[in-house]
Amino acid sequence: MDNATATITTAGATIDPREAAHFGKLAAEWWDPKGSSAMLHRLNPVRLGFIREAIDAHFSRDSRTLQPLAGKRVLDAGCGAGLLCEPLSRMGGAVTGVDAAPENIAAARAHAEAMGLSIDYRAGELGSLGLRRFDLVCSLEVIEHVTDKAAFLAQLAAALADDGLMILSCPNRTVASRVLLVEAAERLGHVPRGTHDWSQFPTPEELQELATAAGLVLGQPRGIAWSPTRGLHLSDDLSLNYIVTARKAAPLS
Ligand SMILES: C[S@@+](CC[C@H](N)C(=O)[O-])C[C@H]1O[C@@H](n2cnc3c(N)ncnc32)[C@H](O)[C@@H]1O
Ligand SMILES: [Mg+2]
Repeated sequence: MDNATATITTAGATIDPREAAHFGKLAAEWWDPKGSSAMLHRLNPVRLGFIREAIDAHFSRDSRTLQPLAGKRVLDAGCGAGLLCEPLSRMGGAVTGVDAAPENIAAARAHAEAMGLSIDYRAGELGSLGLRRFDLVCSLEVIEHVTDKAAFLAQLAAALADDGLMILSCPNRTVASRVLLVEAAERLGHVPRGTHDWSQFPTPEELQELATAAGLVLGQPRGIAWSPTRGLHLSDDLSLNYIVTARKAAPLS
């Protein structure tokens, strides 16, 4: 397929209307670091460290370059109100943000405008938007909220240029994640009630299988762990949350 012009269209519905409604209700507070999306605000510096390193390695960029994404088309799938889209735009990328909740897209547009950033925000099903392919595709903390993980990964893979970089993150399905990320976090109000269905968290092995089926090769996952002294940080401990790169598998010749 011609990367420059061809549009991607993939079959399959991945949006759960109840999920879209749940996240849509959080839109007004999304950019408040102390509001209902506080956890995502806290995750941002940690995951941006991982993302920046992956960008520099994949696109052979100098780590001191301010705009390593200059000239690159970037997709953030399940972007919420744009917490990741904005830094990616500041890194020089031509960013498109897609989300299931129109309220989030409205909040994202308003915030980007106030920041003087130009980001293409779209509400709806990724595979139906007629977008062109992207050099960098991110989808962080989304796959545990979609109706069909295989269809969603197929949409992400279709959106990725052949030589592109993908970055995924999600919670792991472990005893620790059930106790801390679901029960304690929702009881203590760190995450809004009803945000997470633990049974939907993919383990790294399950994500690996889904990725392979979508024609993707995963890198080495890194944990996003928490400790009272260090807060959230990148770690070898994958038990709570993990982040991983992916690229397209080489076609069989
Ligand atoms: C936990 S939030 C994460 C937001 C953002 N990726 C971040 O990490 O800051 C999950 C987001 O995924 C969106 N979402 C859920 N299912 C989706 C789908 N099938 N396609 C696109 N967005 C979806 C929700 O509306 C919500 O905004
Ligand atoms: Mg989540």
